[in-house]
Amino acid sequence: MHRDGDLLAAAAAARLVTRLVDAQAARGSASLVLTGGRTGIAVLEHLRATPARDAVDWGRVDLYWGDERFLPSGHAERNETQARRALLDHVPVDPARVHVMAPSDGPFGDDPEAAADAYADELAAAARPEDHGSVPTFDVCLLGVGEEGHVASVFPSSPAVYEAERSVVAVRNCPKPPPIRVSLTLPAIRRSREVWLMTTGAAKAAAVSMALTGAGEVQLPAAGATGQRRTLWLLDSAAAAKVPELFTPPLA
Ligand SMILES: O=C1O[C@H](COP(=O)(O)O)[C@@H](O)[C@H](O)[C@H]1O
Repeated sequence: MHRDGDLLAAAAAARLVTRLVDAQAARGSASLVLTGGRTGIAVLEHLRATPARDAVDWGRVDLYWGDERFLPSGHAERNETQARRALLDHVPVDPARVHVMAPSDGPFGDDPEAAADAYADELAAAARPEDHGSVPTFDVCLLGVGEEGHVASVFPSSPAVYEAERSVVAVRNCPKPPPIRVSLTLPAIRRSREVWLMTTGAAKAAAVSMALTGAGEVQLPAAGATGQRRTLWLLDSAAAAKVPELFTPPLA
């Protein structure tokens, strides 16, 4: 737990440098799933600002998105646009390793189902035999958490939260604008070695507490976002306010 959102973002950025460097040392490359939202983008801004970012070989990082708002390319509300402005335009990424979800004016036109299927194919093409399936094992999956407990664009009691087969789905009638999105599913998120759930502010406190104390993933998708090796909650004190003491170490 961190005193405020800015400290949380700085700490998460520092952790991420270490994690990516370690993954590259162990496997030659690292894979990272990016999130949209205030905290997720703040982490990327901190990453841009820290000199330690140069310890990462950005040309050997595979970048994916947990979800995307289905809007035209370059739209200010696209998670991709925000991530590029915050970080990706400032570090030497390999464009072939930046796996964006298609925009609404892209190769699939205004068809989010086709965009989702294409992203699932892209994930399947990146998976290796040791991944045992059609999704690569991501080193770190970053996720924001919505007030009602959504992660990526998997919303409570929505069709996406029941998806057990597909790795990527189109999301329609999304309760948070914009209404059409493309999202990884919970089974795809759970292919990550580490899932980091990051959120700030009192409005998130109830969702965080419920996710940590036994809520089901249909009612609270954040509860179903777990990593194979580690599930890390990065919170500020306001978002952690309702979490039982048992779960909260002293302030960092
Ligand atoms: O719309 C979205 O919202 C969530 C959470 O955003 P926040 O601003 O409340 O942190 C985010 O995780 C997701 O990627 C994004 O598309």
